[in-house]
Amino acid sequence: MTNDVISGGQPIHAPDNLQPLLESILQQALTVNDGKVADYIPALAEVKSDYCALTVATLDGNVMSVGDADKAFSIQSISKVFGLMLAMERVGDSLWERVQMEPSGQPFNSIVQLEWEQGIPRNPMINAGAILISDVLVSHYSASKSALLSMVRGLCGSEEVYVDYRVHESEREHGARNSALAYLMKSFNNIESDVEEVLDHYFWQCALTMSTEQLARGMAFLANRGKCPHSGRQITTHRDSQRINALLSTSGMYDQSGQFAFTVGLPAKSGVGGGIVAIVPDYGVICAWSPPLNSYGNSARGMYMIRELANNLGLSVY
Ligand SMILES: NC(=O)CC[C@H](N)C(=O)O
Repeated sequence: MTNDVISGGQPIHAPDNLQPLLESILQQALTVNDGKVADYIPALAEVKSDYCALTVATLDGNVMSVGDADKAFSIQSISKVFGLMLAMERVGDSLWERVQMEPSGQPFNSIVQLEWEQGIPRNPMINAGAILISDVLVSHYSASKSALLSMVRGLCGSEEVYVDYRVHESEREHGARNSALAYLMKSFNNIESDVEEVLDHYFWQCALTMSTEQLARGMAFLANRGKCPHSGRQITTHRDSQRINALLSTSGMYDQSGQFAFTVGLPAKSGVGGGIVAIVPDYGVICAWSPPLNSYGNSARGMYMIRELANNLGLSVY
């Protein structure tokens, strides 16, 4: 028996019961041992390297998971998607005068390109771009953190989304490079608010903690033309959800985005906490988590699990 759904014009042949497939992919992923847990802050370095989770949330409301899918972890750069969403809603197309929509081909925290390009970040998915988005939020909301948190809680349909204050503090203590990016943009007049306030918002959003199940539910609107499937609320326009997915396809996996498009073919976003969220338009969301990272800062087992599942189900959007 299969559920045939249409994604990107292609039928997806998804089995009614994905559970055995998810289980076998998780077991195979546990044998992948390359990768190193992020150690730029102690709070992340201490996370057990053998955590591993895989969740698929489909638009009909089914959530299937294996492994540590209810354990909250530091979502880090995955928060860039939520920040971007809120900023796009708030300022509309004028946003694109301050940040580009091009892949960077550089590591996520690179500084050189920003200098060459006069303080205009390549895209909102690298650190410079997300710091710029944080500036937009700080400048347009009297309480940017609460605005973001209540949006994320609404998207997940759960109040149980929190911030790890230890991670937030450590990000600030070890944030020299992000501070350099922010001050460089300020020197080009591309940051409006107080730089320290902007950085505080950025570090805070990186410290949000969520489980793979919460993330999969929270991003489902991107697979559903901007409409949250469980609340029925139109979160963003269909056009903006397509635009966010386009940015995720070209930039969500940093300088490994090309390889990810080639081997998986889904819009996706990763974070140095080891999470990866992949959007399957008109079908649902896949979320994987395992802390050890490859040299690009993407979860090694997460990449493996999403690639296996997408290839098995024929989910590429291309
Ligand atoms: N790739 C990431 O997840 C980066 C987030 C991390 N907090 C940083 O700013 O360096």
